[in-house]
Amino acid sequence: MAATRSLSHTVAVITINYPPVNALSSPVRHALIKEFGEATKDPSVKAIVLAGANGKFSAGADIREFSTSALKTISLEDMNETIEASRKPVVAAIEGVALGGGLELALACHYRVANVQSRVGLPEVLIGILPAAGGTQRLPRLIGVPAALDVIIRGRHVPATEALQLGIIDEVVQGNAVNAAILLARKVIGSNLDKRRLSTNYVPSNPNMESFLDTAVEKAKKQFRGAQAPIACIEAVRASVQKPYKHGIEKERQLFTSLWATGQPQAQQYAFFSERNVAKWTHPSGGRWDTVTPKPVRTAAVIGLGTMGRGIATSLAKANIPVIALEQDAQQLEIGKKAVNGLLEREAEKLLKQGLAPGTVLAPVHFTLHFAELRDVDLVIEAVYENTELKKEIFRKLKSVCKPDAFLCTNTSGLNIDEIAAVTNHPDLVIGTHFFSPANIMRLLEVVRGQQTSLTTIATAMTLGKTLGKVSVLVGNCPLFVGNRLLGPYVDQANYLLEEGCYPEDVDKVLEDFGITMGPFRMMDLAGLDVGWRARTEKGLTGNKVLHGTPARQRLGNRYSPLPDMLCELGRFGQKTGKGWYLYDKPGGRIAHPDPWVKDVLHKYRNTHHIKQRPASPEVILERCVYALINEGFRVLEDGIASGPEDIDVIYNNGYGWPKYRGGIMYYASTVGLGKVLDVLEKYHKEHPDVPSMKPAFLLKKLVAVGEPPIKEWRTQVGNLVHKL
Ligand SMILES: CCCCCCCC/C=C\C/C=C/C(=O)SCCNC(=O)CCNC(=O)[C@H](O)C(C)(C)COP(=O)(O)OP(=O)(O)OC[C@H]1O[C@@H](n2cnc3c(N)ncnc32)[C@H](O)[C@@H]1OP(=O)(O)O
Repeated sequence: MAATRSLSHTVAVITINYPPVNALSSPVRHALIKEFGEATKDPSVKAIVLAGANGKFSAGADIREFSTSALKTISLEDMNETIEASRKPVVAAIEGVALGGGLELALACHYRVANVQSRVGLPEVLIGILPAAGGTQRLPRLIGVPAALDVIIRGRHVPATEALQLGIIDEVVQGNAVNAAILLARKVIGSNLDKRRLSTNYVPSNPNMESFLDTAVEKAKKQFRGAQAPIACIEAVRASVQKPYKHGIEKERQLFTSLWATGQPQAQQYAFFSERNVAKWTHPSGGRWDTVTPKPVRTAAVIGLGTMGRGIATSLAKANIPVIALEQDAQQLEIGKKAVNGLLEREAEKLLKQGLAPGTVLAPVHFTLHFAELRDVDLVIEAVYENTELKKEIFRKLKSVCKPDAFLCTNTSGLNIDEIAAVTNHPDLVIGTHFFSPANIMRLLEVVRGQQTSLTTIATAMTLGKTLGKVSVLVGNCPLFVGNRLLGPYVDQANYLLEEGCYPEDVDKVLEDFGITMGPFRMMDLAGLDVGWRARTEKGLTGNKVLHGTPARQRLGNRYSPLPDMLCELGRFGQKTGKGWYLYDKPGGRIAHPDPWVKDVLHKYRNTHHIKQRPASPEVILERCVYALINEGFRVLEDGIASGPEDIDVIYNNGYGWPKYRGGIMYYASTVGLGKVLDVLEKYHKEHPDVPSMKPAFLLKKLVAVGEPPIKEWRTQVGNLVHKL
């Protein structure tokens, strides 16, 4: 049964039971209405409590139903109206989560009691829609327009104690919320419920309301560039002000329908499910997420307390895993310790605000200079700077101090895991963990399997990622893994566009208008131009190792742009030096100004190399940069480095500022049409055969040849191709 009913003296307890998260699917809505109807009719029932089984109230509407006709059966809002109209008091007993339609259901109840650990929220905006089961109308009636907008537009999960302060919840309890709800229900039997029916209240206005809402729209346009759902949320809330409830509900529905037609909800819901699907990893050997048992990680060590190590140590402590943090000298250790303690203090403050005792949630971090102290830890994450020799030296030390079954992770953004694993006695226990900076905040974790990494090691690293609150994607070992590998052809195109007549700000603007958080030149300035320069120098692409007589714009017979090298030779490394592709107010400054010096250099460069200036149209800029990413994405799939398009999309959405409302790189390709992507790449490659990265990938051609199947079927096509594992 999707919902059950029991009786506690005069109080009927109706429990939603629809694992795993009690989504309000069609069977649940039918069962709720049935049980509710019977409880209302039963004269022995004087009050009703709504609860969720297995410690979760409800995660809201069943997202999978949005693209089916099941949504058209009993609507969530019809159900909510029935509940709100009840003459017997109805109390929601919130445990775990009351999200989206789950909170909207709770708002239709007359009272809400929540367990202190629970969270409530209206996260619909994160899946491209608005809270269209009365949420945009009842919440402002309950807590006012500004507070409601803050909850709705950000889609954040509000901890129970904050929800109590805001007035969303009536009572927070430490223990069982159902028992507390039954007690409250008994207390309010026979009381007047008029004021508790939120839909009958009015949202008061004030002379500033319209301009407040207009400002909110302008802010949302800037902040969520191109995302339609936040704007729709504001417009729906606007419709609640001084208007009857029915008017607002009508507007909610209209906005839902218009949003659906933009395609953004479908893209964001694909992104939502992709994040869950990547957790279901598979290995070429046949090992799978559901057949391999991870080992527990009770204690961990972090080596190196630079930016990455600090974030990783904080992340582990936040997940209640005691950490030993190691640095090479006393001074570095002191600096690292101060930084980690600062980050932990901020976490403790957040926990205190949520009414939780930090000591019970944050594990301790012990700081040391001595490798010997790592002898008992279950897992080590090495996070020193990107240098294979240095990492190998550390792994040699770990081999001699750690217990034989300790898992050894290397935090690298692209070095060879197998080479590092080879210096240990147990390469099967070595794995790559590519965290993204700042590691205590960024959600993405690329888990990189080496040739010999065991299934247990993979399962343990993937589970650790989940424990740290990350979305972990299992990828194969190749230079730069998935995320950074795709950047190469993308950045090349951006550089070529400068050679041909664009300026950094033109290229960045097109990609930022498209929704990418930071265009390629702003991104390179932030990351530091010297990082790529060092790598190119090591590879002999620039610097003294380049053979005399090599044409400036060619390497190994292929097109090469020396522009970034020219900047680095002049000490222009980006933000940190105050100059790069842009000019900054000071070294470390963040505001990028177009630099006349760069313009001048580009003019001279084009003259020197007799390049005719042909500024590209926004469409061409977008196609060349984004299709370069897509093409490399297909190559990554062909090489078996990512196991499906969803994996690439999750990486780009969560680590590289790709707009989620476009689903991901590969999803975007599917919406543009693979035939079109192929045509553009073929045309470009014909004109520039010296740019091999734009040669259409075999997999792309194959998918077009078999009739462009939907993205969910690409994995099967890839499966037939994977050789190199
Ligand atoms: C013509 C116009 C008519 C108008 C029509 C109006 C329609 C009504 C429109 C709006 C009203 C309401 C909308 C909503 O409620 S949308 C949903 C809002 N809720 C959410 O976004 C919450 C999403 N879920 C989560 O955030 C998390 O899952 C979690 C916090 C609840 C639990 O996290 P965790 O423990 O980490 O588990 P997982 O994330 O891994 O999830 C487990 C499992 O459950 C699936 N799942 C989760 N939520 C939902 C859901 N809401 N619907 C369907 N399935 C859900 C998830 O996919 C996992 O599945 P698995 O991989 O197969 O195990």
